Amino acid sequence: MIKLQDVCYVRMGTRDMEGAEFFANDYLGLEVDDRTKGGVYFKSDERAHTLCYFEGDPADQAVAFVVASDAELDQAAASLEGMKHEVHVGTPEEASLRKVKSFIAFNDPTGNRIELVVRPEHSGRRYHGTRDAGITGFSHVGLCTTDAARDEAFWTEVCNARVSDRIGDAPLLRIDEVHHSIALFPTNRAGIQHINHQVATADDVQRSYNFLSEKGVKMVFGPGRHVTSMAKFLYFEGPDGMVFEYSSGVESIADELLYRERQFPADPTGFCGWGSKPDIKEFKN
Ligand SMILES: CC(C)c1ccc(C(=O)O)c(O)c1O
Ligand SMILES: [Fe+2]
Repeated sequence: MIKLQDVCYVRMGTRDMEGAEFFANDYLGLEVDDRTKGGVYFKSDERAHTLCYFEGDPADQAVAFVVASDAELDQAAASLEGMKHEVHVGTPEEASLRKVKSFIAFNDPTGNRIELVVRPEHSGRRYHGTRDAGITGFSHVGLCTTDAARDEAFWTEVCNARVSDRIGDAPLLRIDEVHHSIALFPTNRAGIQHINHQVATADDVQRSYNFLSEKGVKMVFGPGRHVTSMAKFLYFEGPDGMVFEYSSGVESIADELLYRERQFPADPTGFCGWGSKPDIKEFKN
């Protein structure tokens, strides 16, 4: 079993680095921490970085999860190869670009690029965005799935994820106490479907709705309240059509033994308790 400890960063290609940096810094509210030739690194919490935009194809996207040690990384590589996943072992130069000690990369059954990393860098320094969006940290990703049952089995049987809830066939998966770190969303493509940052309060959600709306950022869902994690949320579109989510107040699942996964309907009532309707292809049925 591959033991995922945490979700730690997203990497995304873009043909418009300047536009992506402007959006991430001025609108989303992240902090530029570092630049390399062709890459900009953003902080959202005390980690060295949680998002990297690099010069490249916007379809080139990866999400990374932490595993405990090189020994676990080797075991993960062996078990993935045994299941016929092609595994790339990161070179030292690639690891340094990711600010990790070591990593492997592979595609999940849908074709989402997943990186497993050992010892991602922390900065020892608080995150401090230029705009006060109230961000407390990068928290989860929505991943596309072309077969929700197959991919749920991958994340829960090959890896250590557990189902917290399902909306229709789409599972919200946890790897620690946080209600979910991965939301699988049924569609016909591979890729990251949305990127979530937690914000401190519901006021931050509403403030960002007003701020981003005034700037002409396309709102795609909310403000609303998830009936699953109970978080107040807002989804909006960023560079290259990527959907970003702020949410506040996501539930923790402290007692693994007592918790039972729940089924929610795949209609607007399963997504939002306030009656907001999604304008996101994958959220409509
Ligand atoms: C609609 C999406 C996939 C979704 C659903 C529920 C939650 C939650 O309970 O917090 C999310 O964060 C989502 O992104
Ligand atoms: Fe989400």
